Amino acid sequence: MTEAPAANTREWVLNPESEYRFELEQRTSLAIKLIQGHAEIFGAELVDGKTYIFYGECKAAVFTWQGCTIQICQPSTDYISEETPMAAYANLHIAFEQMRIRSLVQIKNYDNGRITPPQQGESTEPPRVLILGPENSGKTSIAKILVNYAARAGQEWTPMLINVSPSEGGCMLPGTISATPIPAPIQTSTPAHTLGNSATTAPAHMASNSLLPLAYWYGHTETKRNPLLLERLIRNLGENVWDRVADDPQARASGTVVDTPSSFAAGSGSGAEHHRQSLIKACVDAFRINVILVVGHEKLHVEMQRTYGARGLTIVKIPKSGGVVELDALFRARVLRAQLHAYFYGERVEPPRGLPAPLATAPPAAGYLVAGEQPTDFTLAPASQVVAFGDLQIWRIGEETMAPQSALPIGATRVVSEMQPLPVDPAQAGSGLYNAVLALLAPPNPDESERYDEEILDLHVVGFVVITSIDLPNKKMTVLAPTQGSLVGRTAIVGALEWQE
Ligand SMILES: Nc1ncnc2c1ncn2[C@@H]1O[C@H](COP(=O)(O)OP(=O)(O)OP(=O)(O)O)[C@@H](O)[C@H]1O
Repeated sequence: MTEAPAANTREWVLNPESEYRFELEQRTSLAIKLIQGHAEIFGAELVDGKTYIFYGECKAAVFTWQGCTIQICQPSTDYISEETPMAAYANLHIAFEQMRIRSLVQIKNYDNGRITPPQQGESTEPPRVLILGPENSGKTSIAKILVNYAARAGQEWTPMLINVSPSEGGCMLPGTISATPIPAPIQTSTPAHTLGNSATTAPAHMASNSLLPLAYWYGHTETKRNPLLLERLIRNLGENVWDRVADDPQARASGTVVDTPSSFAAGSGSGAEHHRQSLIKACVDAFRINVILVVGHEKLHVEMQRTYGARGLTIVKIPKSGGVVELDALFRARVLRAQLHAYFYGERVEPPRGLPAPLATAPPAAGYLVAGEQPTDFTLAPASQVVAFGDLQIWRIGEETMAPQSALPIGATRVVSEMQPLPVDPAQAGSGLYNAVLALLAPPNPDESERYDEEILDLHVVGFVVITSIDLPNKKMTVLAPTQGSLVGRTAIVGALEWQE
């Protein structure tokens, strides 16, 4: 028996190599069902006959190589485009796929003691790709397409998707930079989870497509706030990524794709140009980049050719998609709030009118999917805990201590390096902790003799909390966490991110 189409549905027939683009307004959602043919969203295939829900001001495109028919329910703005740069992106994927296969053969031969020297001029390195481009050039979408194509190539690749754009936060929260192996294509549903969900994101630990990122807390959304710290964290991430894949030939040959912030394409303000170049160099060194993709930016392409082309890196200029939407500051602020809200409270997806609301548990044959998963009601009840000031060790990186100037020795001036971890005392007025988002860190080395001053900078993120109230007379504070776990003895870093429900 075929399902009767819901009210407000419409069918679109897409020609080969065309795409259906949509932009959702606030508080609207869209349902898309593939009726005939094959189609994909940023490289992730749609399953025939399943209805996918999009929400949270999502902007995306359903692309088809051979042509298809889709049924949609309640769009905000939508149109079909016959002109897309997908052929160029697919050609890149094919070249990267050849690099992966050559690399895997070489690694396996090497591990088996059969060392075959590569043919002259033939590289046996896997693709380690850095994507650069100005604001709203489609960098993140291209990164997603490239890892999704690799993940669905049927070769068991797990490409490492690295996000060094702290305003987006990858599959974690903004303020972090992260590296995530991608075992299956990343689904698109909302800008709050553009690069998927991490298993540390509370609502997602129920989802089978949760990702396992390695993340560091930068604590700001703008690269210019503390470029030296960002550079240090990029180098940390690079070392750890290498450690993770070193003994795994399949993972090593899968390669990496690095998504960067738009500030890497053009610096503004004094010193910005120097920091921009240092940060690009940090990425090239840390992630052993061998291919730089420059999206639609002639000057940057020439600059990269001169700087890195001369060192043997492959520099490719790639076209920007006409579908990329100009996202303004207000939109980005709404997405940030949605990301934080979803982390602590989960989210309840309202499907378009005419489709049933999601159930508390996944129904056996739900007619539609949210981010590729059976929809469940992902609302959460986060835990508010009252902890004594001393229970949680809170640090801030590279900013003035809260100690009053009078507490310093006579004649001393306060000099704090950008990377110096400083303890934050919640009892100090103006500690900046009220409504602050804190990253909880992995435990420091239990062996005291192995400890060092800046160890805090090298500890990765395991979760996030928000301080929702501070009780100075009783030296206690209320901390909102997604789970009930005890916070006593934990180490956390505060940055510049604040959140209030
Ligand atoms: N072909 C397309 N059709 C419709 N929307 C698209 C298309 N390509 C990208 N978008 C949307 O355009 C917006 C901007 O794209 P994206 O985030 O990839 O750009 P970016 O260069 O990474 O942005 P940033 O300025 O944050 O660095 C996103 O909402 C994305 O989903």
